[in-house]
Amino acid sequence: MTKTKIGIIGGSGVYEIDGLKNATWQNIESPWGAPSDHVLTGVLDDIEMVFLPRHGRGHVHSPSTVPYRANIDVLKRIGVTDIISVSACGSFREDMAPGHFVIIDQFIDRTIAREKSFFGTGCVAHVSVAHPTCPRLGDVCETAAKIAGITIHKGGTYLAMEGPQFSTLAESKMYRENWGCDVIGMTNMPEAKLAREAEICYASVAMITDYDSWHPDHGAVDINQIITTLRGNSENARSLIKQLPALLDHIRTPCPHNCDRALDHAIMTKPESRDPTLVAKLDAVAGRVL
Ligand SMILES: CSC[C@H]1O[C@H](OP(=O)(O)O)[C@H](O)[C@@H]1O
Ligand SMILES: Nc1ncnc2[nH]cnc12
Repeated sequence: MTKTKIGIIGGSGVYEIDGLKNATWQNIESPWGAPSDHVLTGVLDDIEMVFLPRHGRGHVHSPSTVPYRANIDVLKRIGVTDIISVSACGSFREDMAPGHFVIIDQFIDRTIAREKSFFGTGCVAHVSVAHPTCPRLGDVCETAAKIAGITIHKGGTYLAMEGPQFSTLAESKMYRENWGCDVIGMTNMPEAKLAREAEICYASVAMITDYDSWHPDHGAVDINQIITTLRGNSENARSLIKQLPALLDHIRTPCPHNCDRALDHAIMTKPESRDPTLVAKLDAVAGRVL
């Protein structure tokens, strides 16, 4: 019997969550290095919650230097079954306006300077990310957002860029007009891929702060305007989180989309050819199949 334990990864503007019983900041060590920060653990209406600020309290890590592997590893290590990522993003669609939230279901990964896998030389694995987010968890987030009175769009493609600079006008137009992307951000990749490797259900709630640079009436991205919109979005994210416990099963049933069995048949390296040092580091992430 596995208890549901929700991990919240808070993006820009979301550095803590409130209402947790027995709230404690805990230092969890990882063989993948130091995570972004300590994790805030506690109980929200009988559901165990673990919160991790993606950029660290005080916003220390840039999108390229967020320790994505350590973050996912510590969440797995502490028993998180489902991760909800809340992230700021720009919009490529008129009808997805600043202040609206989007439940992401696809990504285009344009990041280039990040470690993207727990696996590698000495233990090679290939998981599917054809459907990189968990529909069951996404449905829960959608319902929670509706109850909280947030304008929510179900389904959207998130362009993950390296940053930290925002896009050029030509890039913004290409992502929107030629690639059919809906929103843009800098952090959900490789986070979603790593969650899949760690067999944790992952849902992404993208909170729109701006229209990137394509919109003729809005001009270039303005960080001051983003920060103002972020404040309201952050309040809404907290309201959404408060609705979650009532919508979740306390005892976890297997994911109907197989997120929690992603490593079945994924590891290619024969047991006798595996690197013991790497295998040891994979104890939390892949212990189920190693
Ligand atoms: C504050 S604007 C740019 C910054 O915000 C987003 O971060 P996160 O995804 O962690 O909310 C975006 O990806 C950029 O890192
Ligand atoms: N326009 C944008 N591009 C990339 N990341 C963002 N985060 C918030 N707005 C963004």
